[in-house]
Amino acid sequence: MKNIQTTSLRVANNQLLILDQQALPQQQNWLNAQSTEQLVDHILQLRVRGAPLIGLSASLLLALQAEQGMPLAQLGASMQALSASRPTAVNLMNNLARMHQAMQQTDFVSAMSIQALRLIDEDKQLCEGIAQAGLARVTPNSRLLTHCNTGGLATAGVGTALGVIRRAHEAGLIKQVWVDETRPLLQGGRLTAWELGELTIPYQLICDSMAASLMAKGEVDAVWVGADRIAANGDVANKIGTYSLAVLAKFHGIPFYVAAPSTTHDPACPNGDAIVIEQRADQEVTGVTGSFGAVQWAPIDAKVYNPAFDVTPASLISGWVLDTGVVTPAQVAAGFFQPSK
Ligand SMILES: CSC[C@H]1O[C@H](OP(=O)(O)O)[C@H](O)[C@@H]1O
Repeated sequence: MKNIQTTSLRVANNQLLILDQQALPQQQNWLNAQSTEQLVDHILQLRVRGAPLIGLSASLLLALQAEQGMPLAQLGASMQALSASRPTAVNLMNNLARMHQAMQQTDFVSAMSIQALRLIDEDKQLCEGIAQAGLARVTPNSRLLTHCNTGGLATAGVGTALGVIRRAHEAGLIKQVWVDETRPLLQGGRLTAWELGELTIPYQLICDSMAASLMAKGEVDAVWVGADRIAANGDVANKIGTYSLAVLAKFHGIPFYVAAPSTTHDPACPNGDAIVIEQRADQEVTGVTGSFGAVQWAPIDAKVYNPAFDVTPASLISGWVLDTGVVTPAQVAAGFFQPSK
C-alpha cells in the first residue's frame, strides 16, 4: 500500500501507525497498530478516537493484513473484533461493510487496498462538504461553542464541526471559539485546544459547567458538535455532555448544529433510544491519566456512572450539517432520515 499521512494516521512501509491521542498535547507519540489486538486496544483506550477516524484506521489495517497474506477466515475474525471495538460509531460499521464487500472479490487483496484508500479520500471530501455547507450557517463575528474534538485528529480531513469552524475562520467569520474541556477524557481541553492553537484560531477553554453562564450572558452565538450516529428520526448520539449543551442552547434560543458526514446516518436505527451507549471505566471519572502518569482524586471505592455518549433528541437540533447540505428540522419532520421506502 502507498504511504499515507493524515493528522493522526500514517501508513509507512506498509505499517500502520497512529498518533496517540491520549498523550496529546504534551507528547506526539506515533504508535504501532500492526495487529488487530493492538488497534482494538488503541480504540478502546481512545488513543485512536473519533467515529470517522476509527472506521478509517480499521479499514486500513484490514487492507494491510490482506496484503500481508492473512487468510480470508482470519480477515473475517479481524473485522469482527474491530467492529465490536466501538458499537456506537456507525462510520465504523459502514466502512467495514464496504471492506467486507471488497473481501468477496476474487482479487480481494487489491480490492481491499483500493477500498481503504478510497475511504480515506472520501472522508477528506466529506469533511470539505460539511465545512462548505456549514459556512452558510456561520454569521460574521461569531462566538461559537464546541464540545469534544471534531477536527483533523478525528477524521482524515479538516474535521466535522471543527472543519466548519476552521473554514469559517479562514473566511474571517470567527471572533472566537469557546472550547468545552469535555470531561472526563478532556478531548476538548487536550485535543481541540491543541488543534485550534496549531491553526491560530482564537479560543478560550472552559469547564463544561461554564457553558450555561456564557449563554446566559449572551456570549455564545451558536453551538457546533459532531456525532457518532444519527438515527432515523434525527436523534443524535455524541460525546457525553452534548445533550446538556442542546438543552441549554434551546433554553437560551441559541442555534445548535450537528456536523457529520452523511455516512453517520443510520436509517436502521429508529431513534436515540435504540442506540447502544458504551459505559466506560470508573477510573476515567475518579481521576485523570495522561502522558504525565495518573492522578486519582475520588475515593478509591467511589461508585461511578460513566457513559461515553448521550443522545440529543431531534427536537433540540437546529440543523444537521452534512456533506450533502444542511438538513432542517422541517425536513427531518418530513422523514429525511427515515429509511428509503
Ligand atoms: C468527528 S465527530 C467527534 C467524535 O469524537 C467523539 O468521540 P470520542 O472522542 O469518544 O472518539 C464523538 O463521540 C464523535 O465520535
